[in-house]
Amino acid sequence: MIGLFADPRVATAAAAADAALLSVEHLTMRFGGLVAIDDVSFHAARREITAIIGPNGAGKTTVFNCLTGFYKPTVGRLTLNREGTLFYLERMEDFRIAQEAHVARTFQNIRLFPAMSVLENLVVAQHNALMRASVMTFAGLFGLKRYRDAEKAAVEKARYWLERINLADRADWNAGNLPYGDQRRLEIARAMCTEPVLLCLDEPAAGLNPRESAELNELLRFIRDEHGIGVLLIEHDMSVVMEISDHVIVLDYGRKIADGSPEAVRSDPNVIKAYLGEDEADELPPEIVADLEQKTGGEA
Ligand SMILES: Nc1ncnc2c1ncn2[C@@H]1O[C@H](COP(=O)(O)OP(=O)(O)OP(=O)(O)O)[C@@H](O)[C@H]1O
Repeated sequence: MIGLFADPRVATAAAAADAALLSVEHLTMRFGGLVAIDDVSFHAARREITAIIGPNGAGKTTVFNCLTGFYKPTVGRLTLNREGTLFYLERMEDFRIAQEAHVARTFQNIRLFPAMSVLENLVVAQHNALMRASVMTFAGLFGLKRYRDAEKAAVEKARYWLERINLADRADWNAGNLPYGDQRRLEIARAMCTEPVLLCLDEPAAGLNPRESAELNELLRFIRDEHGIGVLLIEHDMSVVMEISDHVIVLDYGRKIADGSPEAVRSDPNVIKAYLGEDEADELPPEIVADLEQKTGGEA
């Protein structure tokens, strides 16, 4: 044992795992003969935005599906540390991951209730808290104070998030009538109404124009800095990733090929090759080729 912890790398890795909000260890997901995720490990911290990037089919959404209980991993441990209580997500049903571990998620396609008002979308997200306060509708039916207080708190929280996403003046609009970028931010606000400790966002910047993209970045920084939670972000838009991520994990063909700061990952030869392919790497500008050769000892 003494020998094990005498190695500073082991001690550092152990400390990182202890401090992590989320620890993914040896995650593997097979679909028949296809290995979608192959022995992937990483950590995500509180007060950080961790981006998961990689070419199409790299396995990013499959990681989210394992974390949120849509898939049961073939192998692996997924530990969420919520204020000192450990939740082993790979053993939990999807609804328990949301309600007990407080992991929230948005999807690649928008999943709002389009015919409900913007405000209603945010109140409905607090359904579980309201059901508890209503003692499964009894207190609600008789208009008891306990239920009225919970209802008021739910509307106040909804209004707080409407202010944050600049939609306070559209609270009564049908959500489906909002511009696309507003719908994206409303989805994130709806997820925040469930008070997550980990917020998983699947391509939130897809289809946004530059102004909407800037508004999204501002919202995600606000969530990280003011609410202190961890954000896990799948994103293809590299300008968003480089601008707001604290930590980037790169997958390729289901394997982790890089893990570090945005600056380190951007200049990693393996990452450049994964995105451009072997052939195209030969056509890179000479200064990048020289940089790659230096880093790989002339094998780029
Ligand atoms: N339910 C499933 N059944 C069979 N194969 C699946 C299933 N889900 C994902 N896969 C396969 O796993 C691999 C990884 O898919 P995944 O959607 O996780 O990639 P991704 O990195 O999110 O891709 P994209 O950027 O295109 O969304 C792909 O080969 C995909 O076809």
